[in-house]
Amino acid sequence: MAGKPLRIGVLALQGAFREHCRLLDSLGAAVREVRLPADLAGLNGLILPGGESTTMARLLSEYALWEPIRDFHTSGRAIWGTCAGAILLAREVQGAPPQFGGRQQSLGLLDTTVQRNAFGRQINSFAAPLTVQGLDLPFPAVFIRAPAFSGAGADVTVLAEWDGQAVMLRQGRILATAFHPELSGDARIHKLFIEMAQEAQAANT
Ligand SMILES: NC(=O)CC[C@H](N)C(=O)O
Repeated sequence: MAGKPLRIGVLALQGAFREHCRLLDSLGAAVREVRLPADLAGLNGLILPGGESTTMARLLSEYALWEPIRDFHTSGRAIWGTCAGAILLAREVQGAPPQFGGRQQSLGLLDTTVQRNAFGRQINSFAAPLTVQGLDLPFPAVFIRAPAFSGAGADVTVLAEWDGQAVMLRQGRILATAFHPELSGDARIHKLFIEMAQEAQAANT
């Protein structure tokens, strides 16, 4: 293993970034809150947290972060989007608010279509024992106005489904969860992401 410590960034413009930071810290990773393009330097992985994807998209424009995050991916480093963060990663976003003319800007790095608020209005939030490929026991998944993925491309693996809809995807060094693993007190998916970031670190040194 490389001698350098693993360093993970968490986009800290809006949403549930502190919970991710705390969990990563408890796992021994060096953590940095990312607000500006310069904050991406030297990171092995980046988490885009849950929150409100339309607000985060506006702030990504304001802080000129769209291209630097795309470059971060192109350079082989790991990215994980949770909920709103996963919406930001997708190639196509459905269900954008009418004031956006039904269109919402995204990074377009994950070859899938994401449907915002896919689990209905009346059930805004629920927890479910989710069967996740690669985990031996179900994961306690917290869904908050969660999206779902459809039409995953050939390079995309569906790692979990709920109610017939894909809710966890992996495409190379991109991970996407429609739910919030940072809120369940179960660190297994954070450990998986740390492994992805370690692979990126090993490949880049
Ligand atoms: N918990 C969440 O991140 C919700 C995402 C929200 N529905 C959105 O579209 O941005």
